[in-house]
Amino acid sequence: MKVGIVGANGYSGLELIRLLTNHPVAEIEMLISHSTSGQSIKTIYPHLKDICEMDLEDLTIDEVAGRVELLFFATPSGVSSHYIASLIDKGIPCIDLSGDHRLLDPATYQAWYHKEPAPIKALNQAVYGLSEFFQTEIKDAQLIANPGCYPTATLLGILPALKKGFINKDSIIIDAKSGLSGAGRGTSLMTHFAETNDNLKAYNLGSHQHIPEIEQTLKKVTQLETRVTFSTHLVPMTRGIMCTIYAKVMGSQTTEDFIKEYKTFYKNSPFVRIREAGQWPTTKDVSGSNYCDIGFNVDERTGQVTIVSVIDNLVKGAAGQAIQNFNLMNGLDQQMGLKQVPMYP
Ligand SMILES: NC(=O)C1=CN([C@@H]2O[C@H](COP(=O)(O)OP(=O)(O)OC[C@H]3O[C@@H](n4cnc5c(N)ncnc54)[C@H](OP(=O)(O)O)[C@@H]3O)[C@@H](O)[C@H]2O)C=CC1
Ligand SMILES: CC(=O)N[C@@H](CCC(=O)OP(=O)(O)O)C(=O)O
Repeated sequence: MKVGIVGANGYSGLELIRLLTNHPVAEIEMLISHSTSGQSIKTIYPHLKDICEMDLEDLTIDEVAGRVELLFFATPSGVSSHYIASLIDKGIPCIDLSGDHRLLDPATYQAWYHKEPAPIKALNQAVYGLSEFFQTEIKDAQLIANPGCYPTATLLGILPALKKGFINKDSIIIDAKSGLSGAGRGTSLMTHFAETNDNLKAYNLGSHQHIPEIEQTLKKVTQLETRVTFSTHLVPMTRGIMCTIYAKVMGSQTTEDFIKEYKTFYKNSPFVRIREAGQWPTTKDVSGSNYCDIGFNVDERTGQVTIVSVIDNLVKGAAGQAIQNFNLMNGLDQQMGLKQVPMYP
């Protein structure tokens, strides 16, 4: 099945190339770039020599519609919204890795992203691609709004406990940390080596665009209206996200109760791995893979639970989950092309 990647020279696009190269069904037909069309991808990324040497091309709707059967968008917010409605009209399903189609309410998008929202028709067609929760809708979708990296780790970590009534909905605090590839390939003072190496930075406290995405999905799955405290930090490493989630336990549930509940909840979810008591996951445990590893500790002195959820931001947080959704949309095994063993150490 022929696919194209818009934003192929960025980090998430590059991760799509890495994973799709070994996918048994998907075949990369077009690599699309805004600023580097005409160049070979191997000129930009020499590590792709003899693996993928295609030239980058411009994005032209008619050309794309004639050549590919599905298009991935790995572009910054504010780009895919200009193209996707026309592509869907031409019968080309799209998987959007950006935030443009995740928020149902256009005014909420405008308020948190400070950009023009996507057309309402496209927003109404979009299915939120948190693969473990919305498989029925994903199977029939023409447009997938692939979740943000932080929301993926956060939601997989919180949802079973909130759904089961194990935690108080008004007590949720998410302490989130990301490696620098989460900010994309572009250079900035924020991600400059001398500013980030040997340093820890909090950023966008109270204003991060993933806050409404997390609250919208908590509501969709549990019907509960929540307000979460969500704090993002930059960590001087390349890949990985750790969300350390704190909440008040509702009853007398123990660490073992959480572990048992989550193991049952995710028993048919091959990419979610639940840790035993006293074993908390690290970002290296999932690096380069599509796994989300989750560990727990209930502090009986304070009545608080700590949930630690880790993913690789570029795999389960972006390209890997996009391919998991591609598999589901096409009736394939959700693990197809995604059985990479994590890279450790
Ligand atoms: N990095 C991560 O861990 C994650 C990223 N995402 C989301 O995925 C998307 C891509 O992120 P990431 O790969 O990190 O970003 P990068 O900055 O590394 O890459 C962005 C890509 O978008 C292209 N692009 C930029 N402006 C335009 C434009 N106006 N029109 C067409 N193409 C454009 C760039 O190509 P060109 O040089 O041709 O302009 C580049 O290939 C973003 O929406 C991001 O939020 C989601 C989850 C995780
Ligand atoms: C480290 C870092 O900067 N991470 C990015 C997350 C990228 C992402 O997933 O954002 P979208 O919702 O726009 O797709 C951030 O905090 O904005």
